Amino acid sequence: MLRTKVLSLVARSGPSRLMSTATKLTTVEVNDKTGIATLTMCRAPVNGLNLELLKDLKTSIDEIESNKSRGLILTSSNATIFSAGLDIMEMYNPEKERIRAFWTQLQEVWLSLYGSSVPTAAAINGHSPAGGCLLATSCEYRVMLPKFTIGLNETQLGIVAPKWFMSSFLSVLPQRQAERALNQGRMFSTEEALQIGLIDETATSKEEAVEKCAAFLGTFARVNPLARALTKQQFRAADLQQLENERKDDLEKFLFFINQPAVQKGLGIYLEGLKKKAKK
Ligand SMILES: CCCCC/C=C\CCCC/C=C/C(=O)SCCNC(=O)CCNC(=O)[C@H](O)C(C)(C)COP(=O)(O)OP(=O)(O)OC[C@H]1O[C@@H](n2cnc3c(N)ncnc32)[C@H](O)[C@@H]1OP(=O)(O)O
Repeated sequence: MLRTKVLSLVARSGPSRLMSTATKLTTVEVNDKTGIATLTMCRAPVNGLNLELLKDLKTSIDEIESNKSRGLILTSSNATIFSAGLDIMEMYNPEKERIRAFWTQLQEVWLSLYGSSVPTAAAINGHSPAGGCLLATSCEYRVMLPKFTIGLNETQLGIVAPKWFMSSFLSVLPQRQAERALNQGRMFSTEEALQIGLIDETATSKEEAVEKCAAFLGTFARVNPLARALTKQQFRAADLQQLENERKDDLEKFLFFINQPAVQKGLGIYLEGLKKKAKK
């Protein structure tokens, strides 16, 4: 795939610049006035995190990081889904080399987003299960639209959220609530998520959610950027270092677990249920 790390200006609309690295599954728009970059996931139909979307996310996060943007807002081009989480097709009857690349890329995205020196916020404009929730909780602030759901539902699929998924979740929720929610595979409605503190605010439209995220990011305008970045880094360093130290082990554990016949069977049943529901 043709990909360049050099930022290229491909369009202008109002005070924003649309930047692209010739990727198709994400766009990055930088507001000239605020310096805040909006990173939008746009993989139809549900922003399932497959290898290609993960690669584009990583490239876009790196762009925003190296472009010294004032902040990063993560959102979706889909009107009802932020991200359906990991693309289950990547894990069901997987191809040997591709699934290794897939998991490695997911690790990369998490390390870049959770460890970003740029302040981050998620405008959650739709459902956000599992991997979608991972992305949202890797950001520092969350604004969500009503009537959607968010949570780590892995146990409902017969799979297990790895330690670093828990780290992001635990950076937002107290241990007791995080543990219970994960064990139950609980999905929270927007209202429940607000009550428990899994999200910070609600908004009635995507535009309002993005504005509220921008207002949060604006609170850092008068804070020394290096002091802020180093402070954030200190809070997150142990979690990041743990995955860095265990990356190979984490990959092997994932491969072992996902290739278990019982896990494959469970994923097959879950996928079938999703497809049946979609046809109704
Ligand atoms: C101790 C050792 C640990 C080792 C690690 C072990 C295991 C690894 C764990 C990895 C962690 C996993 C994280 C994940 O993210 S797993 C994915 C979880 N995601 C879900 O459960 C979401 C499932 N989807 C939904 O609930 C809904 O689709 C929705 C997102 C709420 C959207 O609903 P709606 O708008 O009604 O859309 P449809 O349901 O009709 O879906 C449209 C089509 O998209 C397909 N789809 C949906 N989600 C996924 C997905 N995640 N992956 C692949 N495909 C998906 C759906 O089947 C429809 O397809 P069709 O049009 O072809 O029928």
